[in-house]
Amino acid sequence: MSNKNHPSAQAPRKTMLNLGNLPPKLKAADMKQAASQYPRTPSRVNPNQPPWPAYRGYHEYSFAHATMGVRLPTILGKAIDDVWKTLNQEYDEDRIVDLVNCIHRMEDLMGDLQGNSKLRPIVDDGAGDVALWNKEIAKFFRGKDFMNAPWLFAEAYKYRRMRECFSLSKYWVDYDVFFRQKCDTFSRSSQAVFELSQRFSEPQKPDGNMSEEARLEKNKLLFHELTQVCLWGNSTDLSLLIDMTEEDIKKLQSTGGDHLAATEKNILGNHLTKLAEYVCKVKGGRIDFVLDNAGFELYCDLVYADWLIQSGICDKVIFHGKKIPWFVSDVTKKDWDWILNSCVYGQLFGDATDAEVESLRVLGHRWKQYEKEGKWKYEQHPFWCTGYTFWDLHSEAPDLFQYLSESDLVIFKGDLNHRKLTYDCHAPLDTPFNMAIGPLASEPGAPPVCSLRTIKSDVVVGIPPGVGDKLDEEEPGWKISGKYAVVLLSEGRKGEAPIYQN
Ligand SMILES: O=P(O)(O)OC[C@@]1(O)O[C@H](CO)[C@@H](O)[C@@H]1O
Repeated sequence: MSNKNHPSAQAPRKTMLNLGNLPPKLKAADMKQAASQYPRTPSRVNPNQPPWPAYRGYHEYSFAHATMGVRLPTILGKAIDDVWKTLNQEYDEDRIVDLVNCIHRMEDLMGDLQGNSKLRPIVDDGAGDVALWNKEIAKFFRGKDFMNAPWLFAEAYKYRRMRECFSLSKYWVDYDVFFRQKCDTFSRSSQAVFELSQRFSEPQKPDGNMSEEARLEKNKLLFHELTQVCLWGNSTDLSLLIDMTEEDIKKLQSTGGDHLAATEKNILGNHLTKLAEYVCKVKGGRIDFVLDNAGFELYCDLVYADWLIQSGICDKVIFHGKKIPWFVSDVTKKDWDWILNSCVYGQLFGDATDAEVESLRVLGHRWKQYEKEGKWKYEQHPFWCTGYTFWDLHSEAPDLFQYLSESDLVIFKGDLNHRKLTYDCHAPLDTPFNMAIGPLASEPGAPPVCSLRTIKSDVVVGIPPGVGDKLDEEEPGWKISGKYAVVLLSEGRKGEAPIYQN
C-alpha cells in the first residue's frame, strides 16, 4: 500500500485527491499467472469477463474507491447546492414545486450512493437511451451495487440517474447542474485563452515560395506543438479541481513553447512523431474529435481543429459531444453554443485589452462560419452517454461505428474516454495500445484512433517497460496527478468494409 504523505501524492494542483489507496505492485509470479489468463479475446469479453481484471469501487487500492466513496457524493452534494441556487431565483410556484421534486430525487440518489444500494433499472423517462441502459443492467449487473459493479459502469450509471432526476420533471428536463461551473473555468483562463487567440486569430496565408517538402516540415512542427496544447488542455478537469487557485490554473494552462518542450518528457507513451507523419500527409480529409471537457479544454480543441482546416489537412472536422450532462465537465450542445457565442459576443474577461478581445472575436466569427459552411459539425450520439465501453461500440452502436469508419482519424480526448477505450482494466502497463482497445483497432473498417489523455486514473497502457515501476517507487501518486500523459495511436483497418452481425 502506498504512502499518501509522499510528495508525489500531494498533487498540489488537485488538492481534493485522496491518494491513500493506490494499486499494489503485482509480484512477478502473479504477473505470469495473469498473463496466461489475459487478455480475453474480444468475442469472449463482456462486463463480467473483462479483457483484464476490471477496477471496482470496493478495490481500496484504486482511485475507483476514492471516487465512489468520496468524490461522487461530493459532486452530487454540490449539484444539489446548484439547484437550490436556481430555485432561490425562481418566482413561479409550479416551476418551484417541480424543481423541489428534482431535489428530492437527487437526495434519494444520494441515499442510494451512500448506502451502496443495488443498481435499479432507469425509469422510463421517454429518452432514447433507456432501453440500452436497462438491457445492460439486466444482462450483466442484476443484483450488483455501486461498489461491486465495475467502476466505469457504476460511475456512468450515477450520471444517468442524475439525469433522471430532471428528465422526470415538467419544466426542468434540460437543466444542467454543472453549467455554471463549466462557464467559470473558461472565464478563469484568460491568460492562456488570449495567448492562443493572439497567435491564431490571423488566418494562415499560404506561402507560394515554399516547397512542398518545406511546407510539410513546417506543418509537422506546428502539429507537434498544437497537439500538446490540445493534450494538456485536458489537465484542467472540473471534477478534480475544486480547490485550485488562479495561479495553479495558469501554471497548468501555460501554452508557451519552453513549457511544452519540458512537458513532452511527461508523455510516457508517445506516438506524437508517428501521428504527425500520418496526419500531415492527409489532404482535405476528415478528423473526428470525441470531446471531453467544456470550457478551456474545448477552446484548445477548437484552436487545434481550426489549424487542421486552415492547413488544408482537413476540410471537415466532426465534434462528438454528450447528449446529457456527464462526468461534471463534459461538453454538451449547450456548452458548444456557449463557447462559440461567448467568443463573439461575451465580456468574460474584465481586464482584457481591446486587442485581446478582438482576437477572440475574430476566432469566434471564423468558427461560427465553419459551422455554417458544414466544415465543422457537432454530433451527439446517445452511445457516448451509456455505461458501455468502446469495445462494444461496434456491436452496440453499429451506425456510429460505420460513421467513424469514414474518418481519417478519430481523436479521443481525456481520461474517461481512455478508460472506455481500454475497458478500464488492470492491463499490464506496457500492453500495446492497439491490443488494449480491442475491436476498435481490430475490426475491419476500424478508423485510425488516437488517445490524447493526461493520466488521472488507474488504467495505464502503452508505456515502455520499467517506466511505471520506477514511477511507482518515486512518485506513488503518478497515476492520478494529471502530471503525466499519453499520446497513443492505433492505425486501425481503414478502407476495409465493416462487418456487422445480423
Ligand atoms: O475525462 P477527464 O475529464 O479527463 O477526467 C475525468 C476524471 O476526472 O473523472 C473520472 C473519474 O470520476 C476519471 O476518469 C478522471 O479522473
